[in-house]
Amino acid sequence: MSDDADHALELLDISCTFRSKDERGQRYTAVAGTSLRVRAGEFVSVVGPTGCGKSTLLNVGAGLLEPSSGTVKVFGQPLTGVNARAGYMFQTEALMPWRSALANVMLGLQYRGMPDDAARTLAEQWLARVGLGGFGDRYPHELSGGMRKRTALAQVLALDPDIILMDEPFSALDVQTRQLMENEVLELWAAPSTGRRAAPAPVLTPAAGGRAAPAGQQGRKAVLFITHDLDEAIAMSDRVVVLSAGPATHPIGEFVIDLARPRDVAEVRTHPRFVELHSQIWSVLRDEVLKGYAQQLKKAA
Ligand SMILES: Nc1ncnc2c1ncn2[C@@H]1O[C@H](COP(=O)(O)OP(=O)(O)OP(=O)(O)O)[C@@H](O)[C@H]1O
Repeated sequence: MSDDADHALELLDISCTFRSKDERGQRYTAVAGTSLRVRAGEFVSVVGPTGCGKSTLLNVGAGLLEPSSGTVKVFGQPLTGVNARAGYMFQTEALMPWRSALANVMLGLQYRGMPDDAARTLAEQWLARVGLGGFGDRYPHELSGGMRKRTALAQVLALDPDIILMDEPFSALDVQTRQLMENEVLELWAAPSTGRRAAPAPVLTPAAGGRAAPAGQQGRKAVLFITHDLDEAIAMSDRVVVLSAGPATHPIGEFVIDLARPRDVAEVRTHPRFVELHSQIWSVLRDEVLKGYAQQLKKAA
């Protein structure tokens, strides 16, 4: 296998320039000369100040936004159009309010041509796996915020993507629900890939706390996770990439998170190595956050 193909996703020398929202006729370079690689099975988080260009980079990786310059490769192949090997989980709700939880999870499978009966069976299995067995007939407005996130997670995982792109998926949740969801994501990520037709296992319960045995690197999905929250990034990831404040955002630091797995996201925060990594990363991030904040204030003035 070539070195390129060991990487699930490669953003190579990416720049993104937009028509400025603030100054008519001006261009705004959000991202400049950014390279970011995620190996197959690797969990990488990207942190950076508000408005620096995190979502822009994720959209480029998803094939939803064409960069002004640079190349995107997926398993070594140049990406053209939408990234069909990736599933995408947004910050905002993406469930269709007029469809039940089950029908929402079935939708992507049906769209890919799976017969209704098979799609229903697989969607039911995935809802059970994210702790929503028996809730399939509920509509989004009948579910709590955490349950809606679980539904969205089932929706993405049912498609069995090789790459998962997550843009602050849990930022709207309360702290406790958020930590449960983070542990569940880690547990699902660590479990061996079951393939689209196999019965998913194990069943998750929110109380389980994400302590499943690790499955090894093989079969794991590559994850690119965008967050504002440094604690969340360290607790979940194999590697954390720090972006500079905009304009012309680019990586200014990269940290390997050598904390043992499986991890409980709440417990790991008290580990001395976590505290050490937090302090190292924060020393790089702090000034950028202050710059980003000053820019926000200037825009608001
Ligand atoms: N389509 C667009 N047209 C013009 N400007 C854009 C466009 N998309 C993004 N931008 C600008 O690019 C910059 C980066 O935006 P982006 O949403 O990627 O940042 P972010 O780091 O994800 O933000 P946040 O932390 O608030 O989620 C911002 O200044 C934004 O206003």
